[in-house]
Amino acid sequence: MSAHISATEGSVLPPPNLAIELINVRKNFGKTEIIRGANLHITQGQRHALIGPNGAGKSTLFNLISGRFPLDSGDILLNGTSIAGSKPHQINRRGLSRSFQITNIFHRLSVFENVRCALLWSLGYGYSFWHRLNGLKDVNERAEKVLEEIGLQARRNIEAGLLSYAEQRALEIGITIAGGAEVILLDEPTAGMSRSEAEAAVELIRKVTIGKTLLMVEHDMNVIFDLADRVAVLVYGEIIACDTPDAIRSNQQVQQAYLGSAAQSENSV
Ligand SMILES: Nc1ncnc2c1ncn2[C@@H]1O[C@H](COP(=O)(O)OP(=O)(O)OP(=O)(O)O)[C@@H](O)[C@H]1O
Repeated sequence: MSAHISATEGSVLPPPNLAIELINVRKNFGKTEIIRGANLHITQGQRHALIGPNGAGKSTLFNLISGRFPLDSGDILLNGTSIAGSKPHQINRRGLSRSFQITNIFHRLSVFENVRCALLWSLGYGYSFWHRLNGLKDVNERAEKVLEEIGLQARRNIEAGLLSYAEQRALEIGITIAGGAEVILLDEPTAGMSRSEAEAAVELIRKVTIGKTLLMVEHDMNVIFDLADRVAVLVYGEIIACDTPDAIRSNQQVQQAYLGSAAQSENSV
């Protein structure tokens, strides 16, 4: 990456430390191009929202970054090193963790066991091994700390399937952060929530991502303005803009891209 010239003539700033770099990323499903040369730079420690019309390719991009889908071409760097071709667990162990649009918890396990299971997976232990690890003190302590962070300590012993929807989403965030990843991907963390639930979720996400890098797919402008330092706009598989929330809201090209999206609600983009 090249150094860039600052506004003060003559002084050269060092390049920012990038947590995630997408370089001309392409992905086809069959003959259909879904991601069409996406480029994106996410600075370490920033919170980014990824927005775009339905079907723009947001989940696909998450699947590419987290290693669930292989790239067709281009490159993805995590903290400066290519992760193209790496498996999801390898990428996780290099410090990137993601949540899913559909909740990804084990409904029959207790809330505590869900967090502990995620923690052990991120440490490289299989589920069967985890059964024999009830006494693993550090892991249990870390799991308790995560429960405290997500406000579910009082619910630790109940089956996760019995939690309310908002609590399940909080547990999913706990599962995502359990391993201590520095780069967090959240897919629509406030989808389906009431306004007050979404506000609580924003506070939780803010708290658990302090000092970390966050990339989240989000539609709710209230959430985006509350939480995001930058907003990246994906339209037909290309990032057409990446800027502050204010700049994105007044960006003509972004506005045009959303015209005709009649299904979008008043508070959504
Ligand atoms: N595994 C797959 N096989 C074939 N096509 C797929 C696959 N996954 C996604 N697609 C297609 O890729 C396109 C982009 O889908 P994707 O889910 O990434 O969009 P999105 O921006 O996340 O949409 P939404 O906001 O509705 O969740 C869609 O046309 C979808 O049908």
